[in-house]
Amino acid sequence: MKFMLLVVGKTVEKHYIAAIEDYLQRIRHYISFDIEVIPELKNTKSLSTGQIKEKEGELIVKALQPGDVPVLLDEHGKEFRSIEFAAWIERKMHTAKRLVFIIGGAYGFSQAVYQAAQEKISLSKMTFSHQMIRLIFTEQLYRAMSILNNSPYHHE
Ligand SMILES: C[S@@+](CC[C@H](N)C(=O)[O-])C[C@H]1O[C@@H](n2cnc3c(N)ncnc32)[C@H](O)[C@@H]1O
Repeated sequence: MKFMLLVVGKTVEKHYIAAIEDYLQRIRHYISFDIEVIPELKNTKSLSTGQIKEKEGELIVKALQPGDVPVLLDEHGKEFRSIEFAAWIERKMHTAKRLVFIIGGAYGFSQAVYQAAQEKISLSKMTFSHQMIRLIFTEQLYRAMSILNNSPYHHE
């Protein structure tokens, strides 16, 4: 089974890139995991935020393959404790061919994306930037893998 994180626009801040890369390498000790970047839209000055969301949404839906299990990262989604998230992942590992976590652009998801996804997961009730949430998610995915593999990273 493969894991993917689909994001809109490159990660720009150097400190996020370094930290995400660190967790990416650690996660890959356990699972096949890739980050796919949908290029940022160009010439958006004349577009409304709604139009930007629609266009980004079309690209997100296009990036999905038949058989994928898309999961939106969304502040209005289901909340887990880290050990619950690990257990949720373990269940998915038995059923999904490719589990695709999706982070929206600066303005969130279009209706088409909400319709394409089966589940929504929140990493907090608070809203994070579409750049910062990448790091928070990769840390949580690594934490989940550590929990499932009895590695001494998570303590409670
Ligand atoms: C700046 S937020 C967009 C906020 C927008 N108001 C909305 O309604 O979605 C950009 C993206 O980061 C992700 N995100 C931000 N905070 C999150 C959270 N607490 N839990 C999960 N994902 C989050 C979501 O994928 C969101 O689409």
